[in-house]
Amino acid sequence: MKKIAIIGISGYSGLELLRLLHSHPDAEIVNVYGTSNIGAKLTDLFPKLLNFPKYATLTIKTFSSDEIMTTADLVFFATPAGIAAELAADFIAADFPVVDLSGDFRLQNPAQYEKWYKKSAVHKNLLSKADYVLADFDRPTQAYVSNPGCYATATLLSLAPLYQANLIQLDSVIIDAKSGLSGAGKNLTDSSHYVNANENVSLYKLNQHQHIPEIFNKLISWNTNAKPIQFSTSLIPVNRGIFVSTYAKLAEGITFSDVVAAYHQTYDDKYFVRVLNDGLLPDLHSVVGTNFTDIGLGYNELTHTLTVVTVIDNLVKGAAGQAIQNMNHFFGFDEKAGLDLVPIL
Ligand SMILES: NC(=O)C1=CN([C@@H]2O[C@H](COP(=O)(O)OP(=O)(O)OC[C@H]3O[C@@H](n4cnc5c(N)ncnc54)[C@H](OP(=O)(O)O)[C@@H]3O)[C@@H](O)[C@H]2O)C=CC1
Ligand SMILES: CC(=O)N[C@@H](CCC(=O)OP(=O)(O)O)C(=O)O
Repeated sequence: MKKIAIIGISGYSGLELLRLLHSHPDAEIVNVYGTSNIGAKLTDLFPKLLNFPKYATLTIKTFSSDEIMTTADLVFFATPAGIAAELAADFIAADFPVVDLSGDFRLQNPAQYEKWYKKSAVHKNLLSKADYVLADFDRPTQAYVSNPGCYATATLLSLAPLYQANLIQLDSVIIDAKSGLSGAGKNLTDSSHYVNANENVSLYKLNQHQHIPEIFNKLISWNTNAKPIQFSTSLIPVNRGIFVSTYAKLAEGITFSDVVAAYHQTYDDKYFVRVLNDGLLPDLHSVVGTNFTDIGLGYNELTHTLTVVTVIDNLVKGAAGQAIQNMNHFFGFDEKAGLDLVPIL
C-alpha cells in the first residue's frame, strides 16, 4: 500500500483526489496540507466525509517537505500556480515522487512560463527534472510528473491522430473550448459569481490562455510542421466538464474515412479514450464523474471541414483523475485503479 500526501486538500482538485483515492486498492492518504484551518479535522471542515473511518484522524497541516518525505511515498500538489514552484525543490533534490497538478513545471522554457503565467518561473535546471505526462500517450521517466492542464488534455486528445498521422492542413485548426465553473477553482471572482455565471456564457483570455504554449509544445513534438493554433476558452454555467469543438480542413488526398480509421487506430487500445461510432457526438453527461475522454467526429462535404467534439470532466481527466492515472503508471499499478468510474447518470 503506497502512502499519499496531498497539498491543497481543501481545493476542488484536492478533494477530488481524495474522492478517487478512496477506492484505490493500493494507495491511502496519510497526510493533507493547506494554509487555512491548520489543525482542523477534515471531517469538521467537510461533514460530507463523516462516518468514513479513514478520514476521522486527518487534520490540515502546514506544509513540511521533511514530514511528507518521511511519512509518504508520493505527494500531489493540488495548489494554484506559483506554489509548487516555491515548495518543490526539496522533493526534486531527494528524487521523491511528485505529481503536480499545477502549471509550474509544464513549460520547459522559463521565459515561456513568465510570459503566459505572469509569474516567476522555476530555474531551468529544476524544470528539466520534470516530465510533462499526457497519461494516455506518455509514461513518467522521472520522479516529478507535471500533469497537463484541463483544457490542454481535452485539446491534445482531440487533435493527436490528426497531427501524428498528418491528416489536416496544419494552418486551418480552430479550437473552441468551454469549461464549467469548477475549472476556476474554489476562490470566488467577479466572473465566477453565481449571478454572473448562471444563465450566461462568456469568452475569456482570448489568445492569451496559459494552456496555449503547453498544447503547442506537444503538437510540435507530434508533428514538426505544427503551426500556431487558434484557441478560445469560454465559461459555461455547469459545475463540471470541458467541451472542445475543433475544426480543421483535411490535407490533400485525405478522406473522412481515413480520419475515422486513424482515431480508432490511435485510441482503440486506450481504455480511457472512447471514439464514438459514426454520427454520434458526445456530451458532458457522457463523462462527468469519470476519467473518460469521449470523442465524436463529423465532416461537411460542402466546406471540406472536419469537426471533432471532445469532452472530459475537468476535475477528473483534467486534474485528479489523470494525476492518479499518472501515479498508477509511475508505481506500475493497474491503470484503472481508483478510476473505475461510471458517469453520474
Ligand atoms: N479545477 C480544475 O478543474 C483544474 C485545476 N488544475 C490546477 O490544479 C491546481 C489546483 O486547482 P484547484 O483545485 O481548482 O484550486 P483551488 O483554488 O480550488 O484550491 C487550491 C488549494 O491550494 C491550497 N493552497 C494554496 N496555497 C497553498 C500553500 N502555500 N500550501 C499548501 N496549500 C496551499 C488552498 O488551501 P488553503 O485555502 O488552505 O490555502 C486550496 O485548498 C491549480 O494549479 C489548477 O490550475 C488543473 C486542471 C483542472
Ligand atoms: C474555468 C477556468 O477558469 N479555468 C481555468 C483553468 C485553470 C487551470 O487549470 O490552470 P492551470 O492548469 O494552468 O494551472 C482557466 O481557464 O484559467
